[in-house]
Amino acid sequence: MTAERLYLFDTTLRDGAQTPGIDFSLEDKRHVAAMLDGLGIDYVEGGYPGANPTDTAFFADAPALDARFTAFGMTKRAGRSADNDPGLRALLEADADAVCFVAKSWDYHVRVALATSNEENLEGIAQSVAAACAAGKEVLLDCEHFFDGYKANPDYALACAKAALEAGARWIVLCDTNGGTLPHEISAIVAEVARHVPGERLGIHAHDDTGNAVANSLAAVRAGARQIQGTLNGIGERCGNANLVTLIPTLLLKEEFASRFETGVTDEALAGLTHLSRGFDEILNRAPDRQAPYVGDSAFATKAGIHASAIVKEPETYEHVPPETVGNRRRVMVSDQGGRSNLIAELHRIGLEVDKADTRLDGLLREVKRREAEGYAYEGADASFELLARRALGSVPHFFDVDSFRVMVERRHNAVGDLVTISEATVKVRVDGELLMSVGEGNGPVNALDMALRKDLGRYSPYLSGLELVDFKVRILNGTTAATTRVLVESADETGERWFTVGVSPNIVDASFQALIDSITYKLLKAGAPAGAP
Ligand SMILES: CC(=O)SCCNC(=O)CCNC(=O)[C@H](O)C(C)(C)COP(=O)(O)OP(=O)(O)OC[C@H]1O[C@@H](n2cnc3c(N)ncnc32)[C@H](O)[C@@H]1OP(=O)(O)O
Ligand SMILES: CC(=O)C(=O)O
Repeated sequence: MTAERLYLFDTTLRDGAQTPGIDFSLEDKRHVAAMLDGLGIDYVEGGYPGANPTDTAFFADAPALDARFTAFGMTKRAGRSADNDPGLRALLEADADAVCFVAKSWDYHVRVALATSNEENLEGIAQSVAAACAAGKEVLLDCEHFFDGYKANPDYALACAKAALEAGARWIVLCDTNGGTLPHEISAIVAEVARHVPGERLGIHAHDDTGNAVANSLAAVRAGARQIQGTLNGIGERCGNANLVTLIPTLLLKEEFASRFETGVTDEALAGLTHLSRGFDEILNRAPDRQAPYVGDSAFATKAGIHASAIVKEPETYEHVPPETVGNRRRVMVSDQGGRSNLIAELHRIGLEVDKADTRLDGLLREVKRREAEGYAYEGADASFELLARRALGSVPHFFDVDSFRVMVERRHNAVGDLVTISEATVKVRVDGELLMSVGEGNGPVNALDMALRKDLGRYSPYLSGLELVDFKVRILNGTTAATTRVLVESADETGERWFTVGVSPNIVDASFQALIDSITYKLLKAGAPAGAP
C-alpha cells in the first residue's frame, strides 16, 4: 500500500504568540522558523503581517525555508471591497508562499462579532480567497469555530468551507477554536464534512481546552483530514494548541499512522526531537515539562522497583517505544519506591558492576530508604547517590575532614551609605592532618560558605578551579516550626558536566553545607584526586 501524504502545519509563531506570557522577538522568530524547517514541517506560519512591528519586519525579510512560509490574517472587513482593505493588502504583499485566512463559520459569530449578514461573510471569504489566489499565493482558510458552528447550523458552516474551496483555496482547515469539542464529535463531523470537501484538502486546528487537542487531531486524520496544525510543546492561546512534539512521534511510530501516512519528518529528525523541544523551552526561558510525552525527562523514567526489575530484563516490558527513537533516554531511578533492580541499573550507569546476590546491596538499599524517609531525594541528586553507593561499596577516597564552620549575616551601611546585607563564612578543614582556615564573603550565606570552602583546600584546590555552583533549590518538607529543609545544589565544571547533590537538615545553612561538601567531593572523585593522609 502506498503511503498517503500527511501535511504538518506549524503555528507556533502565530497562535503560539497568542500564549499568555510568551512574547517572541524578531530573532526568536528567525531561530524558531529555522528549527521547524530542520524538523521537516511543511508549513511555517510566521505571524500576522501588518498586525504588529515584529511580524511586519519578519515578513519584510522572510527567512529562506524549504517549508512554505505562511502569512496569517483575517478575511476582508465587512463593508469594504477586497481592493480597498489595508489589512488584506498587507497580507497579499507579504513575502510569503501561502496565506492562511481566518474566517467566521459559525453564524452566531457572524451576527455578534462581525455584525454582518451570513451572505456578506460568504462573499468576504470568496473575495479574499480569490484575491490571494490571484496574487499567486497558496491559500488556506481557517474556519474559526467550525465544530461549534457545525453543531448550530451545519449548512452554513459547510457553505463557508465550500465558498473558499470554490474560490480556489488549497486547504479548508476545521478549527476547534474554543477547544471544547471531544474526539468522538470530531470524528463524526470530519467524516460528514469529508463527503463535501475532499479529505486531501481538509485540515484540523485543535485547541487543548479539554486536554484533547492531540486526540482530536488524530481523530480528524482517521476521519479523513490530511493536514494537522499545531505548535511546538503545545503552546497557544489559553490552554494551547495540539502539540506537534507529541503528534509527530505518534504519527511516525504508531503502526496505524506510520503504515498509512508519510510526513516530511525523517527518522533522523525524529531522533533530534527531545533536543529540539528542550531547545525551544530555552528560547521561551522556561523549564521543560518533565512529564511531557516522549520528550520529557520522566517519559522513560521509572522509580517503581517492580517495573525496574522487568526493564533491566527487557526494556519493552514498560516502554511503549524505544526512547532513543525520539532522542530521549531511559532512566531507572533510585528512591524509596525502588528495589535492588533499580540500584543495579543505576550502579551500572555509573560504572559499578554488582551482582544481584551481593549482600552489600541490601545495606545500601536500606540506607537509601532510611535517608529518603528523613527527607533526602536521590532521584534528583545523582552525584550524592553515587557517593553514597561508592561509600557502601568501599570506593571513595578520604579527601578531607570538616572541623567546623560558622556563618554570619550582617545588614549595615556601606562606605557610600547604602544599606547592604552581606554574609561571611569561616570554614575549618583538615587536609593531610593540617588544619586550614578560610573566610569567604558572599551575597548570601550559601554563597559565602561556598567561597570559604573552596578558598583553601590545600593540595585539592587546583582540582576545584573550574567548579561552579549553578543552581540552588530549597524545599521545606513539613510546614511546622520544626520543618526539615532539603537543599538541592546543581554544580558544573570546565568539562560541561553538571551534577546534583542534596543535603537535609532542620537548618537551611547546614543542609546547604552538606550538599556543597558532596559537590566538592564528587568533583575530586571524578577528577581522580588521590586520597589524603589520615
Ligand atoms: C481564533 C484566532 O486565534 S484568530 C487570530 C487572533 N489573533 C489576533 O487577533 C492577533 C492579531 N490581531 C491584532 O493585532 C488586531 O486584532 C488587528 C491588527 C488584526 C486588528 O486590530 P483592530 O483593527 O484594532 O480591530 P480589533 O482587534 O479591535 O477587532 C477586530 C475586528 O476585525 C473584525 N474581524 C474579526 N474576524 C474577522 C474576519 N475573519 N473577517 C473580517 N473581519 C473580522 C471584527 O469584527 C472587528 O471589527 P470591528 O473593529 O469593526 O469591531
Ligand atoms: C484560527 C485559530 O487559531 C482558531 O480558530 O483557533
